[in-house]
Amino acid sequence: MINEFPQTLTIAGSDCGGGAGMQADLKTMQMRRVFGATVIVAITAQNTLGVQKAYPLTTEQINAQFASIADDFRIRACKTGMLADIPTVQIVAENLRRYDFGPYVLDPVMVAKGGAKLLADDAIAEVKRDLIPLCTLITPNLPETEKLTGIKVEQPEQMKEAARQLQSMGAKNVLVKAGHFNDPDYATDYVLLADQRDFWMKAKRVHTKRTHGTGDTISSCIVAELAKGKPIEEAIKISKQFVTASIANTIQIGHGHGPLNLWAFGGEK
Ligand SMILES: Nc1ncnc2c1ncn2[C@@H]1O[C@H](COP(=O)(O)OP(=O)(O)OP(=O)(O)O)[C@@H](O)[C@H]1O
Ligand SMILES: Cc1ncc(CO)c(N)n1
Repeated sequence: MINEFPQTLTIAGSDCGGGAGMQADLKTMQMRRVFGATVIVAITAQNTLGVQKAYPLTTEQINAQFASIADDFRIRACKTGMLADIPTVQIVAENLRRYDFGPYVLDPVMVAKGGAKLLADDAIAEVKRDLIPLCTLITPNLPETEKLTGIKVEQPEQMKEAARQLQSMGAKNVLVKAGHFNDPDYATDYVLLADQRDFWMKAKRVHTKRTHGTGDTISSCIVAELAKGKPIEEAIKISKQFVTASIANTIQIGHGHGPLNLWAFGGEK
């Protein structure tokens, strides 16, 4: 039957270096055996050393891509990544309200590993108002958590407090990622589900600077699992294992924050 195969959509920026952004999303989706489509909202000239240039696309260019996807595919789960600026956040929110793309994972990307801004500061309020109430799951890292909630996260207890606040802002489920936490031994993420159950996901911290695209990878893996019909708790747990294996089994590409080894965890038939 047409459109029976699980299809996913990433609405994100392009990383020509292939390690983050929509490229990391597509590669992860491919590994998890779902079909990946893209709405590109910005093009970056980027490598493992940093972001050299960023060019947002126009509202018209973004709208045209959404219409093409909606006219032909049956998207079962989607995500947003880099959203650049206020007009982009607004047009993406409008399209997410217009079309049903299934569960929506909001990765509130703000700053690249090298320090480049991928979201204008004045667009953060827009993300809070327009996108958080639409999302099934939000997946902020610690600096993003602090910007969205105003809570300074120095202790695990503050990750919980921030997650509760993100829920009160409209996010149904919350995954607070701990890549930036100052624990030298473990990377321990916190999950608060819509039904108020919560849990920690602990993995050995890998001492490497080859962590370009970790956030994109975990969120797109969750999207893939949701598209296949996995319950959200299971989707999040598998994705933590997927990203941990991808970080732990380094591949030597580029001179800086190198990309992950997305083959490491393996796919699924
Ligand atoms: N050095 C590490 N060792 C093990 N796990 C890590 C490491 N760094 C990050 N992680 C894990 O990777 C996932 C992504 O978290 P992180 O906080 O790095 O996201 P991010 O900052 O949004 O990433 P990016 O901006 O590069 O896409 C989380 O599950 C986190 O615990
Ligand atoms: C385009 C793009 N999206 C997201 C990130 C964050 O990993 C990045 N570095 N580049």
